[in-house]
Amino acid sequence: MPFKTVTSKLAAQLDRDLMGPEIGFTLEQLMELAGFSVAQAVLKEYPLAASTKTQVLVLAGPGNNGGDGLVCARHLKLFGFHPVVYYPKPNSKTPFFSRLVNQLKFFNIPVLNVDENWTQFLDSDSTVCVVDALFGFSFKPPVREPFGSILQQLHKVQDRLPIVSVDVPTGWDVDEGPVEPNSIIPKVLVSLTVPKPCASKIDSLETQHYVGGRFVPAEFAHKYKFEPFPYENADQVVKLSPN
Ligand SMILES: NC(=O)C1=CN([C@@H]2O[C@H](COP(=O)(O)OP(=O)(O)OC[C@H]3O[C@@H](n4cnc5c(N)ncnc54)[C@H](O)[C@@H]3O)[C@@H](O)[C@H]2O)[C@@H](O)CC1
Ligand SMILES: [K+]
Repeated sequence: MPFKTVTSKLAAQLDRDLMGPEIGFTLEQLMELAGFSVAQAVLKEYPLAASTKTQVLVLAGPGNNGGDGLVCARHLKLFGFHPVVYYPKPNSKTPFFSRLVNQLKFFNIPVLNVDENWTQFLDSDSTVCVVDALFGFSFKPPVREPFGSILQQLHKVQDRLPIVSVDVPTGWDVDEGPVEPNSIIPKVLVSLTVPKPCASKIDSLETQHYVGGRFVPAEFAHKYKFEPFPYENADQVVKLSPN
């Protein structure tokens, strides 16, 4: 399905617009829907009935992309998966993020800190996939530590362990795509609200492309020059390619 994209700059403006005084969404609301949609994409790609594996490693970054990952982990648990979250640089700017972490503890979801051994979950036979919620549309290469090492580890395992990237494959330039050598190639990309330009660089033979974050009416989409996506029923994601 052909799709329009919005640049990183326009995506940030779209976000501000949604959360501005006129429309009035809160970040919490949008993040809940974003994380919920990513969990739905994981369930669609890796249905629980098709495998005995249930563990999902969620890598959460310091910004809002990471917040989507924290929410996603909670929904994955509700769906029947066993998520484990690696959160090396917790967001301390707003108390909302520590509340999301408390909710994970309430759900008995392990949250590993920077010093803990997260790579064991890359090697575990029980792991279904890795959710890459490290960076989204505000990422500016080159990547700083500890995230560079994390990406190297992901690159090493990506042929045997699928990566599900949230909004933007981490390490890719949001507008240009995979500009760094050894960029990760996700098996699934879940663009949020509307794909960013880097999504047009994915190879549909390698990467299943979904859009999620179902929170704008048609008029708003038209303002940002894209068509609303053909979500079915109560689905929070729609597959764009291959279809
Ligand atoms: N309207 C939408 O589509 C929504 C988007 N949300 C999510 O919010 C994301 C954007 O969130 P943010 O603006 O917080 O940004 P990101 O989460 O993309 O990243 C910002 C963080 O990354 C760090 N960073 C940037 N470049 C780096 C580098 N080279 N090395 C190491 N650290 C680096 C920054 O210091 C900052 O802490 C979207 O991609 C999406 O996942 C949702 O949470 C809410 C709704
Ligand atoms: K990401």
